[in-house]
Order: sequence, then structure tokens, then C-alpha cells
Amino acid sequence: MTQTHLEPALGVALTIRGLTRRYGEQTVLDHLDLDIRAGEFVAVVGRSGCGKSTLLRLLAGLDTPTSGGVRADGSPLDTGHFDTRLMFQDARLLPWKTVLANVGLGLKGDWQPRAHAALAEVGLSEHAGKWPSQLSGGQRQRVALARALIHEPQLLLLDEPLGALDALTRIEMQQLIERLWRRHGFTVLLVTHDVEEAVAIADRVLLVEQGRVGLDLAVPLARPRRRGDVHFALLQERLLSRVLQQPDAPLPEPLPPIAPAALRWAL
Ligand SMILES: Nc1ncnc2c1ncn2[C@@H]1O[C@H](COP(=O)(O)OP(=O)(O)OP(=O)(O)O)[C@@H](O)[C@H]1O
Repeated sequence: MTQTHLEPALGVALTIRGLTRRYGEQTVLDHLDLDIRAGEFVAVVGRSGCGKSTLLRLLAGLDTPTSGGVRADGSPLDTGHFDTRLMFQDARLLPWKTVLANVGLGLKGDWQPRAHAALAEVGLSEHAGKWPSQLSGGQRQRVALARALIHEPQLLLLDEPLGALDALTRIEMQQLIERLWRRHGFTVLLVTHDVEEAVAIADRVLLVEQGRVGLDLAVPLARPRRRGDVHFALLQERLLSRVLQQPDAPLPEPLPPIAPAALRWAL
């Protein structure tokens, strides 16, 4: 089998200014301002209905802002100069196409070697000829990742992609996404309900509330990150209590150190 390599794509920098989205009387995003560096891994958290998916849909060009806009590397987002891929909780594979054909969906020419390369990157080389129904939920999400990778995206938008997976598969997928991000250098926005996931994987965590970025928290932990680590646990705890608080509440003081042994049960 001929295999090719996917070229590393440098991530795109985003400048979001005054981004507003109203649905009828409801203002979901309200003059949201945000700067994201090229190649940054950003997690977006917030209460259900706060507008996380709306933000991703606007960035993916699947929805249009009521006002305000987004510039990517200085150009308006919709100029189509760079590739953006969006991945959902559900892999959205076509059941009548093989795994390989799902990865190469919509591509023309000699796409098969690239589809094999993308499948190899997500550890599914042996499954190329199977049908989606023959895969586990985690494997289906890997296929969805491979389908995104084959386009060598500069911006990867992940809308709760691991939400339906069991805890261990979820951690494996987080590690895979982190490896792929480090190898390819794309910019990532990951929407998640899971504060631990955000701390495990992101450079920076944003809390969306009242239509804006209510908290913008750097995650200064070395990689690879260990969930049993005291600093990890403290940051997670601080973030969780802030997410659960009312808007405009300050970040709480750090908790006293916790012995790592006491945290092992959570792994
Ligand atoms: N197409 C639409 N028409 C009308 N209202 C919409 C539309 N899309 C989203 N909304 C509303 O906008 C608000 C934000 O929705 P969004 O899906 O962005 O929230 P979310 O933070 O991703 O929520 P969750 O965490 O539950 O997925 C919700 O109140 C939702 O009902």
C-alpha cells in the first residue's frame, strides 16, 4: 500500500470583534471580543445554552453574525483562504461507505493514499475496509478526526466531540487530539462540558457567559499533564467553582494542597 504523509499546517490566528448573534429577541452572543494566537489550543466552557456551539458555528461559517465579525490572519473569515473543519459529538459518517471512503469524502483524484495516511495517524489502518457500523463509538470519532486531518486544516473546531465516550476512551482520544495538534500545529477550539478535559488539554480556557468571555484562564501546566498532579487538581477545582458561580464573581483563592495519593481514585 502506498502511503503519503500529511503536511503540517500552521494554525490560523483569529481576531474576533464585537461578535453578536441574536435569535429573535434572544441575544446569545453580545459584542464578544477575543484574540486567539496561531496554533493555540483553546477550550470553551460554560453553562448549557450560553452560546458555545453558536460561537463555533459562526467560526465555521455555518451561521452569520448579527453584527461584528472575525478576521483570520488579518483577512475576513469568509474569504475561504484557509481550511476549517468542524467535528461534532456524533461522528456523522455515511453508513453505506467504507471507513476509507468516509475519510476521503468529497475528494477527487488520487485521494486514497492520503486517506490511508490519515487513518494511520489516528491508529485505524487495519479498519480501512470496514463499515462504520462495525466500529466502536471511539473508533467512529477517530474516523471523523481522520476525515478532518485529510484536509490539513488550519483551524479545527471541536464541538463536544468526546461527550458520548466512556471515561477511558475519552482520555485516549484527548491524548490523540493533543498529539495530532502538536504534530500539525493547527489552531483548536474545543467546546466541552468537562472542566477536567479543558485543563488536561488546552493552553487556555474560556468561560462564555452573558454572551461574552467571562473568564480567560491560561493553563500553565507542562505537557504531558497528569491528572493526579496537585497543580492540575487545584486549577480544575478553581475553574469548576468559577463556572458554577454567578457571572462577575472573582476567581476563588486556591485550595490548600491535596496529597496526590488522595486523587488517584479519580483516574
Ligand atoms: N437556530 C437557532 N434558532 C433559535 N435559537 C437558537 C438557534 N441556535 C441556538 N439557539 C439558542 O441560542 C442559545 C445558545 O445555544 P448554543 O447551542 O450555542 O448553546 P451551548 O452553550 O452550545 O449549549 P449546550 O452546552 O447545551 O450545547 C440557546 O438558548 C439556543 O436555544
